[in-house]
Amino acid sequence: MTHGRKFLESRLNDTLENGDKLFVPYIMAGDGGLNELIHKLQFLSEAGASAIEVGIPFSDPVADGPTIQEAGKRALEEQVTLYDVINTLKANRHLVDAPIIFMTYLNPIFKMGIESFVHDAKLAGVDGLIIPDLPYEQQTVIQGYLKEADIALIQLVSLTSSEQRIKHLAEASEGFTYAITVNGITGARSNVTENLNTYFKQLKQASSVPVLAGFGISTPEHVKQMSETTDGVIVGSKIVELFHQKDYESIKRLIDSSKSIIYK
Ligand SMILES: O=P(O)(O)OC[C@@H](O)[C@@H](O)c1c[nH]c2ccccc12
Repeated sequence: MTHGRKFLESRLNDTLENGDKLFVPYIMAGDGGLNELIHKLQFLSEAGASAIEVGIPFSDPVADGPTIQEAGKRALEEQVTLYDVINTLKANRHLVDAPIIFMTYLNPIFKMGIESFVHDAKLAGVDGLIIPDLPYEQQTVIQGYLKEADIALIQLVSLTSSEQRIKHLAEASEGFTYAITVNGITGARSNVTENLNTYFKQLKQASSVPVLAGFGISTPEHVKQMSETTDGVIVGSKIVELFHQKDYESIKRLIDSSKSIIYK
């Protein structure tokens, strides 16, 4: 099957039908050097990641907390750019089984040109895209190209959105719906937000794709807790930190906590 939205969505559905919850880790491309990128992707894919979110280093990451900002700085020091990430994937995508989602701010895309970015992302086997600083109303600048390339445009929904907007974003989302579970920036927290059931229910009702919870999830307990009322989780800062510490066992344990054998 060729890469793209359909591949991403069928992979996620297969996992859910199998009785497992979804686990989407986030990594910062170029943290630890560009050579590490494929190793990390292979490791996460083999460890059972449902899809992998790959962050593109950027100098002004407004939604990123300290852990991811630091990782971004390390990647920028290695001079890793969007071009490099795309070229590395073009050469090595076949080594990674899991769907790949790019998480990038708008600026690097503009620098490359929207049309050539989408074209090259397709050649690199990118299945989905998250652009945190591109509001829904402005997405028409890229939507047409993505549709043609069959790359999923994933919507971020925040807790402060009105009921109407939550519904609207959930209906529009492709691949999965990204339910932000805190008011603030990314980063591991000691407790996850409780009482999100109404929020998740609204999202589930309106989404034709799975609903994943993200922000502040950092332990197997958090994963299990959040997965009870959603289709699964996205874990960023904790994964970035564990890779930085080369604590591969803890990464495996986190991913395992979304699997049905352990989940039940
Ligand atoms: O780091 P956390 O709290 O586990 O949250 C995931 C998050 O890092 C990842 O999805 C992400 C990184 N940068 C972002 C910017 C906006 C939205 C999401 C993101």
